[in-house]
Amino acid sequence: MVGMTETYLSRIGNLIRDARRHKELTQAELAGLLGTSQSAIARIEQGKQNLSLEMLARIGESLDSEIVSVGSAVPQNLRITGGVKLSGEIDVRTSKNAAVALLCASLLNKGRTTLRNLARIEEVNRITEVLTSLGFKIRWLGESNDLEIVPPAKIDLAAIDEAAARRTRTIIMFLGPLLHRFDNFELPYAGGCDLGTRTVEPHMTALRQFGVDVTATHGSYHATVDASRRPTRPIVLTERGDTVTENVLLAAALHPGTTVIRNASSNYMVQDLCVFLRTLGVQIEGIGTTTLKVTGVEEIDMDVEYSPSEDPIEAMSLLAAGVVTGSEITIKRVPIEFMEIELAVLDTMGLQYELSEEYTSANGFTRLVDLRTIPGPLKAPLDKIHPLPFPGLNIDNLPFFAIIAACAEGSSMIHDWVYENRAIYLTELTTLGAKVHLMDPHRVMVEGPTKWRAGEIMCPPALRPGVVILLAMLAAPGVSVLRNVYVINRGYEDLATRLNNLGASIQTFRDI
Ligand SMILES: CC(=O)N[C@H]1[C@@H](OP(=O)(O)OP(=O)(O)OC[C@H]2O[C@@H](n3ccc(=O)[nH]c3=O)[C@H](O)[C@@H]2O)O[C@H](CO)[C@@H](O)[C@@H]1O
Ligand SMILES: C=C(OP(=O)(O)O)C(=O)O
Repeated sequence: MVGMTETYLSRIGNLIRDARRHKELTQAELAGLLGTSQSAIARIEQGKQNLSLEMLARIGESLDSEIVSVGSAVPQNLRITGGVKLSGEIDVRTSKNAAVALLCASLLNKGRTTLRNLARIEEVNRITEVLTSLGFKIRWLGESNDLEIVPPAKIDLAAIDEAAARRTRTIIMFLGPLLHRFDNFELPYAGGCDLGTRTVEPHMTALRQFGVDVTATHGSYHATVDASRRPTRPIVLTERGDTVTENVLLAAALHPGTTVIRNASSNYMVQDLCVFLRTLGVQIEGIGTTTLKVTGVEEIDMDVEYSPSEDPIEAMSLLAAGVVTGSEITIKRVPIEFMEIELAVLDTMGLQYELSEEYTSANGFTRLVDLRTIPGPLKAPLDKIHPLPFPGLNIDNLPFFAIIAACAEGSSMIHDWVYENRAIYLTELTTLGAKVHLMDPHRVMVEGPTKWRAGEIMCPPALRPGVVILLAMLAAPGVSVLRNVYVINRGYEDLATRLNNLGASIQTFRDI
């Protein structure tokens, strides 16, 4: 190993020396740019100095040369010193799931779309990459979290960044907007978290009424569109899914007639999308219900801004962080409508908390509160905990109940009927001392309370289970390591730093 590191360091040293000479800088001049000494540069170039990735990145910047690429190919890991109480306040960021819907909705607009206060997360990066490859001009406005999207005169689908597209499931929501632009097109298969098979059939069935026929071969969807076919009767969704509802909304937005969607999801991201579409001039009745009546427009060409609402799943994650570490923290900007059932279940488990008065999110629509956690003993609920489409306990919040159940006295049954694979990942918590028994692929029995212990775990390829493990590591005294956390970064902005601001001790590092 020592030998390998030496070779590696001297190879990097040579690269730095060559790049420096190419820029016609002396060692002293480069040292000046980096605020270090000439002798340090000499050691680096000889491969005799250990280098942090941050230093490498700074050297690369000074020399206008990426010495080593530290893109997503190099996994990011977290080292967590746990068993520390958290304190203070944290804001819930805006939601990943509204962000992806709004990014897809920007495909409808020929004008400029500015999305305010978007979470800077990998999922947003992937869709931004895809849109950029299609010809969109996209930029973050300065240091802010505001994203400006300017469409091209003509979308170049042949140039699509397939690698980025395949890393997200969201690509499926391009079908709704694109069916108005093309008679015939291809999209790469939807990817995303590995939660087992996730059907796209409901999307295909619903969009058929808009004249779309899709065949799937060789990793691509091939869509043909018969523009003379438009909905003549209500579109009844076969399941109350969030993205399928959004896909139909996106299709209906550019259909000048009226589309009725039945068994629509009324979940938070759908509500956000509806409010946004309204600002684009689309009429929508029934927001927050399971019947949406949409009257679209021929064309959308306006400069528009929108601020999506706060993420209820992040709110739940932060609440779980407070519970598992036995801490008093204040979680600000909690979208309360989408946490009520979760809190009602937690009430039965004996959770104590305080809620502030309500106030309104920047979208002018969603109701927010601040929530203060109050540490205390918890007990297992008498009934199983299971999710339902909204209004029900949110499907993505379910994994957080596993870790809260692990802190409670008694046995809790967690039933994840939705995903084929997700409950299985919860058994990773046993490495950290939890008693999690897999009854079948969908049900785990959790016995608490847990005496957490530190451990080293490869992050499961699924967002929420990944975060659940991270939170357990916060509770476990000692040093834990969570490897390859791309999936967490897919949905949470800078979670480590933000938890550190509450007193956690999480270091980010990479293996190279
Ligand atoms: C970008 C985005 O918004 N993603 C969310 C969205 O994904 P999305 O809308 O893509 O969810 P899926 O279509 O994959 O649905 C999730 C699973 O639930 C099943 N199902 C869903 C509804 C229903 O009434 N009956 C039923 O059986 C589906 O068959 C599937 O197995 O919804 C999921 C379920 O809330 C969330 O986990 C995702 O975070
Ligand atoms: C499953 C999730 O998201 P996605 O639909 O983006 O895979 C999630 O947010 O937990």
